[in-house]
Amino acid sequence: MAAEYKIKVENVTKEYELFKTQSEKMRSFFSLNNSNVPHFWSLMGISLTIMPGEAIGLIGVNGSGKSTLSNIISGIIPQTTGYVDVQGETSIVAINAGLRNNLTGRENIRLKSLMQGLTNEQIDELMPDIIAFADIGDFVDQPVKSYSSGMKSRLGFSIAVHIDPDILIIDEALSVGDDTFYQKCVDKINEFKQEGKTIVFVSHSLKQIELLCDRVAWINYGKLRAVGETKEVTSEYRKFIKWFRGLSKKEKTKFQKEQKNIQKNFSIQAYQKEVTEEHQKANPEDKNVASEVHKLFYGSVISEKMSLANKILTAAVLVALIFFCLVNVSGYSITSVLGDPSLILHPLQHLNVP
Ligand SMILES: Nc1ncnc2c1ncn2[C@@H]1O[C@H](COP(=O)(O)OP(=O)(O)OP(=O)(O)O)[C@@H](O)[C@H]1O
Repeated sequence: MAAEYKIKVENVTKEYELFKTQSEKMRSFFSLNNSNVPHFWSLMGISLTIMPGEAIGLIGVNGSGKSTLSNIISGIIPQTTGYVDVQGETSIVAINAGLRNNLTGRENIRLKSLMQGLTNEQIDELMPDIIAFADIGDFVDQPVKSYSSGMKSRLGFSIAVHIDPDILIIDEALSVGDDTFYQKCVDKINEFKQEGKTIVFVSHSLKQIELLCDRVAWINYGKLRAVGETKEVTSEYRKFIKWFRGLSKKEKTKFQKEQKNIQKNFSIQAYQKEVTEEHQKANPEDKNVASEVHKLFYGSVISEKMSLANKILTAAVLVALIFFCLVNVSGYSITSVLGDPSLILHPLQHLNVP
C-alpha cells in the first residue's frame, strides 16, 4: 500500500565533529577514541510528516538547523540517527548548492538534469525553456563562477522546476533574486501547488512564508519548537523574535551560548532512552519497545564513521600488508621470518640501486 505521506522524518538527529584542522580529521579516522574532538548536534530529534500537495515552511533563527534538515530530506547529507522516508524525486534549490562553479550554465543544466535521471534528448528539449526562465542571456555559456548570486539563484531555480520533481525544496533561494524574478518564482511555486506537488520552503522572510505555505515548522536550535497553521506559528515566532530583540547585548549572547551548549552536550543515549520510555508508555504491553526504538534510530542510517571493529580490521590488514612487503623484500620465507622476525632487518636480497 502506498504511503499517505510524502515525507516522513522521525526522531532525526545530526551530529557534526568540529575538527580544527584537516590532519586532526585524518587522525580521527584511525584513532580509537574521538572524545577530545568537540561535537555539535545540529538537529536533536526532529519528527515531521509532510503530506502530498502541501507547501511547508521551515523557519528559525540563523544556525537553527533548517538547511541541515532540508539537506537530509533531499538526500545530500545523511542523518546521524532516525528514520527518513521520502516518497518521490526531490529537487533542491539553495543559494550555495548544486551548481559547479567551473562549468558553464549550459553544462550545469545538463549535469544536474542527468543526475536527476533525464535523458540527453529530454534535456535538449528542455534546454531553451530553462535558459529562458533563468533569463541569464549570453552568460549561459560562461562559467558559473562569473555569475552574480542572483543569477546563480535564477539558474538553480529554473533547473529545479523544469526537471519536474515530485518534491521541490527551496532553501533561501528567493532572497537574492530581484522583484521580477521573485514574482516569476512565486507564480511557478503556485503552479506546482495546483499540480498537487509538495514544497518545502526555507526562508527568513515571514512574508514569503505566509504567502506560500500551508503549514510551518519552526526549528529552534536543533529542536522542533512548533508546527502547525502558518499564521499561528509565524505569530509565535514573531513574539519570540520580539522578545529576543528586547534583550540586552549581554543577555542575547548568554542566551545563544546556553542554546549552543545544549547542542554541544546533547546525549544521543539519553534521547534514545527518553523516546523508548515514551513509546513504552504509549504501548505498555509491547515487550519489544527497546529494540523497535533502536531500529528506528539506527535501522536506516548509513554511518559516516568507522566502527571500532572496522578500525581494528583496517589496522590489521595494513600491518599484514606491510609485513608481507617486508618479507618479500627480505628474501626469506614467511615461516623463517615468523620464526625469527629480526631476519627482516638483514635481507638476503639487495636492491640494485644505480
Ligand atoms: N558541515 C558542518 N560542520 C559543522 N557544523 C555544521 C556543518 N553544517 C552546519 N553546521 C552547524 O549546524 C547548525 C545548523 O546549521 P544550518 O545551516 O542547518 O542552519 P540554518 O537554520 O539553515 O541557518 P541559516 O538560517 O543561517 O541558513 C549551525 O550551528 C551550523 O554551524
